[in-house]
Amino acid sequence: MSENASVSPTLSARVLGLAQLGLIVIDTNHHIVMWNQWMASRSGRSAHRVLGQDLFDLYGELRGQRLEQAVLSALQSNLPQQLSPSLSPSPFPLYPAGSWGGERVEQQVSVTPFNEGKERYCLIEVSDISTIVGRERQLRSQAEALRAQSYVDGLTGIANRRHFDVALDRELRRAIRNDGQLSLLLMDIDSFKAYNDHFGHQQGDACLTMVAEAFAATLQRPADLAARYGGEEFGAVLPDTSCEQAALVAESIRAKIASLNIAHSPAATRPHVTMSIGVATFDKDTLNDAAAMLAAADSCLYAAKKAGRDCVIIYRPQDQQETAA
Ligand SMILES: Nc1nc2c(ncn2[C@@H]2O[C@H](COP(=O)(O)OP(=O)(O)OP(=O)(O)O)[C@@H](O)[C@H]2O)c(=O)[nH]1
Repeated sequence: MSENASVSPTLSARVLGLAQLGLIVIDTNHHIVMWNQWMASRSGRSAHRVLGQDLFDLYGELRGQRLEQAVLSALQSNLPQQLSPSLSPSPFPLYPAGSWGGERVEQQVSVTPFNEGKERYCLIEVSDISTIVGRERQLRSQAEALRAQSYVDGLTGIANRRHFDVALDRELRRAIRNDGQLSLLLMDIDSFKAYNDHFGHQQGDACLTMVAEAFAATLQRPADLAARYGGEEFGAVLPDTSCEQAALVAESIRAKIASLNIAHSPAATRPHVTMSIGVATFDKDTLNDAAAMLAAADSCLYAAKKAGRDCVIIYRPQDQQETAA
């Protein structure tokens, strides 16, 4: 093409008709002088109906909004303006081509002033960013789902160790702040190695799931947390629960698991699956951090194993440890 060659008006019109974004041109009085096919098919207003009309009369809802401010500022300063989709989402009532109503298409709008001869105009470009916004929303909700999943134990469906640690930390800080009560249970299925050896790992997994479900169902209060602490170990965080109350909860869990009557290996202490439980209660002077509470509950769990299993041992800082069941 030669240097002076220019695009024919028919070709320009064809290109405007094919453009995959909205193109509006207004003059300094805000009268619409151009309105392309993309705008017509998404607004339901053809060019011949809108040409010559004041854009802000046509769409009264734009008055006083960021788009009107951007147009005024562009015409005054002769500088282009970009509207942030988060600050002015979907300013025009535009809908996917061929569908009248429903959700507006998400829009990215830019405003560019220009001069043609002695006249000044403003080009408003509207892009449909619905796909990008939709993908962002989907990614955000997937991230939220992943976050939720990462608090759940994959095998048993109850809270996992991470959730347990977060809950214990949060409830400890609450107990310290309010001078409140908080108890912790650590429990372990008795002779579980023998169970696995006798019935196989797969049935071992099924047994763990049954025990987890029964244990979680025993906790009554919404703030109580039942978690899988590790392999065949479980933990419970019991806010607003005294040592005596926690001992009762622990005993009801122990009895519940025994009552499931899950057949155990002949090598185990009992003919059915049982659980040993250690209990520790927050004390602002002696047991006032997670590590100390966990160590106390764990030492009680160890003592319960030594005492013959299928029992509950409570940590009492003053009187040493005592068997509750
Ligand atoms: N099936 C299955 N077994 C597991 C899982 N996690 C840990 N275990 C098994 O649990 C058993 C725990 O054994 P030990 O720590 O020796 O304790 P125990 O046999 O329960 O004996 P006591 O605790 O003294 O009563 C091991 O054989 C582990 O392989 C799991 O996710 N699935």
